Amino acid sequence: MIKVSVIGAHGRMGRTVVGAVDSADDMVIAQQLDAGDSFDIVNSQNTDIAVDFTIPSVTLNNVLELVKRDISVVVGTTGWTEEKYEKIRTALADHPEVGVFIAPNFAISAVLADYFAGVAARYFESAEVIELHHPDKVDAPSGTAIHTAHTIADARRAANLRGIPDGTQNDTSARGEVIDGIHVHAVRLRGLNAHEEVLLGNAGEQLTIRADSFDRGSFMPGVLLAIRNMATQSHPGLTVGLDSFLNL
Ligand SMILES: NC(=O)c1ccc[n+]([C@@H]2O[C@H](COP(=O)([O-])OP(=O)(O)OC[C@H]3O[C@@H](n4cnc5c(N)ncnc54)[C@H](O)[C@@H]3O)[C@@H](O)[C@H]2O)c1
Ligand SMILES: O=C(O)C1=N[C@H](C(=O)O)CCC1
Repeated sequence: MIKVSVIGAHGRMGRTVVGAVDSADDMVIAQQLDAGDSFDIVNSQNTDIAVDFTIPSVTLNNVLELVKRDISVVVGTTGWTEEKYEKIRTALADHPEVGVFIAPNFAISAVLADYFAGVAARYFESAEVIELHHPDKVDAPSGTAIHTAHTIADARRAANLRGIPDGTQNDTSARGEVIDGIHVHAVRLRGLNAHEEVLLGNAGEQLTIRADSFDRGSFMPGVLLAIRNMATQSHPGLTVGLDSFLNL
């Protein structure tokens, strides 16, 4: 049995992960932590894998606490930057057996949308990303949309595409945040869960790639896949993105 401790266990995703682990035949819940709880109850004897679904401002510190305790971590919390990844890589250098896996999105639809966007982006003059989420989400734009913007930008660079056409001359705040040269727009609307659209345009044609997660159960197959991979195979160091485990 894989012993799983959940950090952020009282949150929307944390509760869903506890339920999914409880229902899995090969896993058992070890410890459940939320804000204010001490990490001292988590150790490498009682925990094989820790799962972190907390908030962007605390997740780096949580991961560093777990790495210090020689515990591999699966992270779904957003808010990651290259600087934060580097801090994890530095910490992992002293713990060569430990792995940290971070995914901006565990839903297969979102992972594939990101992948297809990377395939398509090289063929289109214009590309923009719209992410749409429930209004209780604390960060904007979504971690997924940031990841997709980088995916599109990488594909455009590889194809030697020039800048995206845009004649806007007045205040550009209505054009969204520009991430790696790609405009990203965030919508917050009661009734939504997690959704993303990638719009790709050429003269006279448009391709829309859309992923919809209607409920948090959509993330659970990906979370369980990541836990199993991290527990049963050797994945030392930092791995980012569920595509790493999907043979795309
Ligand atoms: N990767 C994915 O597929 C995916 C899917 C959904 C949500 N998310 C991300 O997961 C994160 C959590 O989302 P949510 O909707 O569950 O949020 P939430 O606000 O419902 O839950 C966050 C939980 O973390 C707890 N917390 C805060 N500080 C803590 C600390 N220092 N230690 C332990 N627990 C702490 C809070 O008390 C709360 O219970 C967000 O960053 C969100 O964007 C990722
Ligand atoms: O509900 C959220 O919050 C989500 N956050 C992730 C993101 O920011 O990309 C994944 C989708 C759901």
